[in-house]
Amino acid sequence: MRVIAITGGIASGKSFVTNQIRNAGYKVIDADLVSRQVVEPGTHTLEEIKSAFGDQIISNGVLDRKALGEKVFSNPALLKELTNITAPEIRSSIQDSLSFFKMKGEEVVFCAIPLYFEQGYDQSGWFDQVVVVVSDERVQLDRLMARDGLEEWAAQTRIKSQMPNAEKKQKADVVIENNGTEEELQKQVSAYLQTLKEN
Ligand SMILES: CC(C)(COP(=O)(O)OP(=O)(O)OC[C@H]1O[C@@H](n2cnc3c(N)ncnc32)[C@H](O)[C@@H]1O)[C@@H](O)C(=O)NCCC(=O)NCCS
Ligand SMILES: Nc1ncnc2c1ncn2[C@@H]1O[C@H](COP(=O)(O)OP(=O)(O)OP(=O)(O)O)[C@@H](O)[C@H]1O
Repeated sequence: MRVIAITGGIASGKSFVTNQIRNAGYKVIDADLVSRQVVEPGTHTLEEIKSAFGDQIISNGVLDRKALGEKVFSNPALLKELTNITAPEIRSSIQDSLSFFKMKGEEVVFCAIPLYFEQGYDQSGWFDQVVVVVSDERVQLDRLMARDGLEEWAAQTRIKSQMPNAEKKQKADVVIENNGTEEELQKQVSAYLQTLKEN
């Protein structure tokens, strides 16, 4: 089974790319989705988060992601504390999904992991290729502010909590530049999928 990682900075266009790949018929494991599953009500991860961050980040028994995001993205120490709680759970769920798809005989599986490099997935030995989706800093900032309704300083803080795009590009096997229209992005992804079929 070939396992391909898709990563890139916040609001770089990973979701758009992974949706297209899923629509093309490939299996996609989505770490952002997994990060929601591991904190569902009743999980010990949610209990750990509650102990660390207080009751205010729980609303009707459910994690208030907006409130927690506001706390952690403005404080690197708290972000680290949260990541230390969630990362092992996310990692083991991804590993289970990969084993499942391998057992099912899938030939190619994609895995969208925002923190692929930051969390050391590049050292895991699980991946055959890494695709990095990037956009120029201004484009990334504008898209993030528009999508999440953030002020510029808050969007900057989120971007700065991750490895710089330039460094990610250097480590990539395939780079998808997303500075143009959605149509242009779609064409690049189609061209990439074509090369995958041929190799
Ligand atoms: C802080 C939380 C509650 C904010 O939730 P929210 O729904 O607003 O955002 P969402 O989860 O959709 O993430 C949006 C983007 O933020 C960035 N991001 C998320 N977590 C982190 C982190 N720990 N460090 C840096 N960037 C992060 C990623 O680019 C991600 O794609 C949430 O992101 C979270 O629980 N993060 C910790 C889990 C984690 O490490 N996720 C990344 C999986 S590799
Ligand atoms: N080529 C494009 N043209 C216009 N808007 C775009 C383009 N690509 C992405 N966007 C918009 O930019 C925002 C970020 O894109 P998307 O949500 O796909 O990024 P992401 O990398 O999945 O984000 P995150 O890291 O937060 O999960 C979205 O609002 C999306 O609609």
